[in-house]
Amino acid sequence: MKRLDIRDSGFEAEFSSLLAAREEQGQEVHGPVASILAQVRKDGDTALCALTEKFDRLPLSAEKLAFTPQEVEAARAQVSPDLLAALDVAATRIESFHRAQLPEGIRYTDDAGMTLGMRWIPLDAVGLYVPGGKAAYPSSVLMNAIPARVAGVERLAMCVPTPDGIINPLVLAAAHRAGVTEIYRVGGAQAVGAMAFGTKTIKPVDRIVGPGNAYVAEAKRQVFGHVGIDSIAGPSDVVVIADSATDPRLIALDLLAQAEHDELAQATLITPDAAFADTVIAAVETELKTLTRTAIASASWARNGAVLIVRSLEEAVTLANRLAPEHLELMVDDPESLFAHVRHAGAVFLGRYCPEAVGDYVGGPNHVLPTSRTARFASGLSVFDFLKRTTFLAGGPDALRRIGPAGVALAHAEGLEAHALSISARLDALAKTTPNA
Ligand SMILES: NC(=O)c1ccc[n+]([C@@H]2O[C@H](COP(=O)([O-])OP(=O)(O)OC[C@H]3O[C@@H](n4cnc5c(N)ncnc54)[C@H](O)[C@@H]3O)[C@@H](O)[C@H]2O)c1
Ligand SMILES: N[C@H](CO)Cc1c[nH]c[nH+]1
Ligand SMILES: [Zn+2]
Repeated sequence: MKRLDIRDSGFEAEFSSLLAAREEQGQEVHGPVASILAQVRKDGDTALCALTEKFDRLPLSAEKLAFTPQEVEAARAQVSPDLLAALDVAATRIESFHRAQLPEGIRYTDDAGMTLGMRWIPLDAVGLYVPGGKAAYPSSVLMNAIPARVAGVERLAMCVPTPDGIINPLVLAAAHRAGVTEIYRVGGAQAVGAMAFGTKTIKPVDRIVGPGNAYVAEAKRQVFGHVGIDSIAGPSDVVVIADSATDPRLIALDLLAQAEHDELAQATLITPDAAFADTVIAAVETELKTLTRTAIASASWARNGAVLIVRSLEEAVTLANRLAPEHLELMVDDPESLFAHVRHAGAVFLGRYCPEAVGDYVGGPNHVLPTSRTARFASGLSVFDFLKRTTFLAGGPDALRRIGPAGVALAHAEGLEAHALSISARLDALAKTTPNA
C-alpha cells in the first residue's frame, strides 16, 4: 500500500507511477491470450475442451460444453426462496433502470423537403461473459443479460467458467431469471475466442460484453474488430473520497469490498485529513484479519492499495479525475457539490449511505464498468451496447433539385466523376420531364 501526501516533493512522480500501474494491468498476458485465441480459431471445440481442462481442471467433451435445461432447473431448485426473492429485487431494479435508458429514434422533414432520421436496431446475437474463476457472479449475469433483453436482442449466449466443474447454482438461477437459455461452461480467453470466431457448438455472436480478469479483458481487446465489444471491464477498482466525519471502519470495508475481487484490484482513499487516513489504514489491517477472502484482499491492498492525503476535497476530485476510476465514492457531507466537478468515473456513489456494494447488486445502474482508467473515454454497460443506429434519408425530385447541385460540385472537387453523374444524371432527367416543376 502506498501512503502519499500531496505536500511531499516526490508526490507527482509517485502519483504518475500509480496512473501507469493502472493502465498496465494485464499487459503481460498479451502473448498467452493471442496463443489461446489462435488455438480456438484453429481447433474449435477440441481446443475449448483442452483449455478448459488445463485452466479450470474440468475434463470435458464437446457434448458437455452447454448446460442442459434440466441442469439449469436442478440448480434453481437448490436455491432458497429468500435468495430467489433477493435475485428478483435486483433483477426488477436493473430492468427498470435500463428500460428508462431506451432511446427514441429521430425522424423529421427539413426545409429542403428531405425526410431524415435514425433508427435504433437491436443486435442479433450477443455473447455474455460472466466471470467465475475466483468468485461466482450471479449479479453479473443480471447486469449483462437484462439490458440485452430490454434492448431486444434475440440470441444471448452466456459463457461462465466452472473451476473444478463447480458452478454456483445461483448463477444458473440468475440466467433463468434473465431469460438466458444458451449457457456454456467455458471461461477465460477461450470463451471469448469461441464467441468471437464460433465453434461447432458455440455459434459466433456479433458483440461480446461483460467483465472478467486480465485474460478476459485482453481477449476482448484482441477480438475487437472481428466482433464488437462493450468496454474493457477488467480487475475492479475504486476511489473513495472521504472526510474525517465518516466512520473509518466503513471506509475500510468499502476499500476491501474492491480488494477482495482480485489480487489485481485497486482500492484508493483520498482524504484531506492525515490522521483520518491513518485510522482507515489501521482499520483495513484489522478487517483484513476477519475476511474470508483475506489472501486475495491482502495481496490487492499490499500491491495496489493507495492512500492519498490532499489539501482540500476539491483537490481530491482533481486527483480522482486523473485516476478515472471504475467506481468513485463521495463519502462527504455535501457530495453533490463535489459531483459537479467529477469528469471521469464509471459510476459515482453519493453519500455515506450509498456504498459501492449497493451498486454491485441492487442499485439498478449497471456494475459492468470501465476499468484501467478507460473511464476517460468509455462508459458502463447499458442498453446502448446492445443497439446500433441506422440512419435513413428519403427525398423526392424537389429535394434533389434543391440540394443536388451542391453535391455535384463537391463530387467534382473530389475528382469522383461517377458520384457527380449519379446526381447530375437525375437532375438532367428531371429537367427534361418536368421543366421548372
Ligand atoms: N468491472 C466489472 O464490472 C467487474 C464485475 C465483476 C467482476 N469483475 C472482475 O472480474 C474478474 C473476475 O476474475 P476471475 O479470475 O474470478 O474470473 P474470470 O472468469 O474472469 O477468469 C477465470 C478464467 O481465467 C482464465 N485463466 C486463469 N488463469 C489463467 C492463466 N494462467 N492462463 C490463461 N488463462 C487463465 C481461465 O480460463 C479461467 O477460466 C475480477 O478481476 C473482478 O474484479 C469486474
Ligand atoms: N464490483 C464489481 C465490479 O463492478 C461487481 C461485483 C459483482 N459482485 C460483486 N461486485
Ligand atoms: Zn464488487
